Amino acid sequence: MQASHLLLEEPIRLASILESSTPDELLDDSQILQLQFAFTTTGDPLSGQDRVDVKLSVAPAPPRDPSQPNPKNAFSSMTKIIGTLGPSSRDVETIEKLLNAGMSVARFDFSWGDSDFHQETLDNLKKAVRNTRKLCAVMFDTVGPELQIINKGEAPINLVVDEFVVLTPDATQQASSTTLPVNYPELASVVKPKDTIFVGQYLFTGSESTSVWLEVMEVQGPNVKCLVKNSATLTGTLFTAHAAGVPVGLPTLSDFDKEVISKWGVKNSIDFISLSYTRHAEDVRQARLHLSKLGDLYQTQIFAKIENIEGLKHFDEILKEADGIILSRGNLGIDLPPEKVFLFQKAALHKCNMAGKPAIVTRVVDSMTDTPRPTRAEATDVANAVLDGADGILLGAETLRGLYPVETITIVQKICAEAEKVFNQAVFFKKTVKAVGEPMAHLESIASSAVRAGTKVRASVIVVFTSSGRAARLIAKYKPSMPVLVVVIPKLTTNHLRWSFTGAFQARQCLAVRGLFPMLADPRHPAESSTSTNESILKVALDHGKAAGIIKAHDRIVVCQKVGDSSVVKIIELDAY
Ligand SMILES: Nc1ncnc2c1ncn2[C@@H]1O[C@H](COP(=O)(O)OP(=O)(O)OP(=O)(O)O)[C@@H](O)[C@H]1O
Ligand SMILES: CC(=O)C(=O)O
Ligand SMILES: [K+]
Ligand SMILES: [Mg+2]
Repeated sequence: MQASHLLLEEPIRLASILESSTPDELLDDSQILQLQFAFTTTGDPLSGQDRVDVKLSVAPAPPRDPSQPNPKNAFSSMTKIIGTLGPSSRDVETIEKLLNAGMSVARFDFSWGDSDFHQETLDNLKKAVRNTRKLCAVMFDTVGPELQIINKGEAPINLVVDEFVVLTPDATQQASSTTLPVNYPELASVVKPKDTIFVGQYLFTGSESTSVWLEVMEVQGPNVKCLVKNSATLTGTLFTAHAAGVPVGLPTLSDFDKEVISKWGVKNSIDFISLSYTRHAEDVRQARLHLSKLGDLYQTQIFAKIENIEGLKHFDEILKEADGIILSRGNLGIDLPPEKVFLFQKAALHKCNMAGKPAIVTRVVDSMTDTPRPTRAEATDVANAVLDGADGILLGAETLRGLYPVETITIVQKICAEAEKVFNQAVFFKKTVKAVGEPMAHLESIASSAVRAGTKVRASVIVVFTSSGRAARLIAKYKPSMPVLVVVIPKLTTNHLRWSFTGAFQARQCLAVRGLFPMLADPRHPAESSTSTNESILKVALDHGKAAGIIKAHDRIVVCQKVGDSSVVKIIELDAY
């Protein structure tokens, strides 16, 4: 395809101009199609009767300074990085650094902090996105049935090995080295002597001296008397507790969570819910029902967090209902014997991969909370998660309260990129095709063909057009070794109350899927687009790829799009330019 064949100044016909759900912060000239519009309109734009003439012009790619390294940053690892934002990572400058280092999803964990606190952080994130022109999705993490101990006094609590401590549901009691008030009145009725209860600083990092193992000695009415198994000092205002293998009879989506989602979630168009302690498929269905009543949030994706044995037991049914899975190894590591954790990880990632649903792994470089480098074991673990098929890595304490949030993202990103180089795509592709079997659904056959063609012709990128994101996810399922530029074309929808465009959620949701790099076309561009419009858009996408340094002269590009009624895969070869 010659660049000169592309229509840069072609007037295109647009159906309507509407209120748009596209936040400014999505319009990013490094990741979003650069469309500059000059338009005129008359009449009722909703009717679709009146046409708007729009001139599409493409901003030229900035000239590259050869002394500077390739601006490949946005594409330097295919694996996605989710950072939990908090005290160490909430000013604009730090968030800008996190985005530049490769964070593509920001997680807001409501186990800690109130709506105002998180709102301030999110407002800063928006500024940082605007300044860096890097796209970032928002993940809301629920509290769910988490056992919490509030340390109102805030003084550090020393627990000494072989001494006793009582867990009590009496919230009026101060936390101390002999008493810990826990938020679950039924605890005494679900635990029994010899059970293990783990208590740690919020987002505990495992082996630190700030968490403690307790053994249940005796149930005393509503209280649970425990033996302290290791000396530790609990610091902070909030500790989380986990009773190993004990079913907790609290709802997965608490009233508090529902309230926050209805207000904070709606206000901020949350892209993902990270559903803590998902134990049954029904938990996901309930969350979905709640979202369906909340305006735009019917588009919010639900990532089920698997963090205990119950969730693990029902993994297959949960995977069917959820949009993605988070393997919450922090809590799960307490429920499972250590020697079983890797098995769970491999099996769960395999299942997610075969289902074509994103899988996120947590708790990878805990030691980076306090040190600028990971341990060898942690570094190897990150690489192994990539080789096992993870789509993303979720950082907790490291970015939330750690001393090195930026270094953490930088190093994790580098390890992922290195592991991707040796990921055996050919074997993975065959395995996936075999698992799907025949006959294959049409779109899946097109998607896998796109990946196959991309490999065979050594394409530098795959470009896919989509509205729902479905075609992009199907391509990602085959884990192509080249980046996938996802051109999200907004669609006009109505819920009988108002008209709006889809597209913004769908574009941002690609940011949790390995290999996908979304771009959002201007919502004024119609989904029912003509071939010539698509050519123009493709040209913009390719220019973007060139500017980002992932597409060069003479490269081959695979394009997946609809021509007329049929989905097609085409291979284009670029001329010198
Ligand atoms: N606006 C578009 N222009 C050209 N091709 C498109 C467009 N949107 C989707 N496609 C192509 O249509 C096929 C179906 O993809 P996908 O299901 O992701 O799209 P969609 O618009 O969400 O579809 P649907 O409305 O059928 O769910 C894929 O081959 C995809 O590349
Ligand atoms: C992130 C989290 O909740 C866990 O790893 O348990
Ligand atoms: K949480
Ligand atoms: Mg957890």
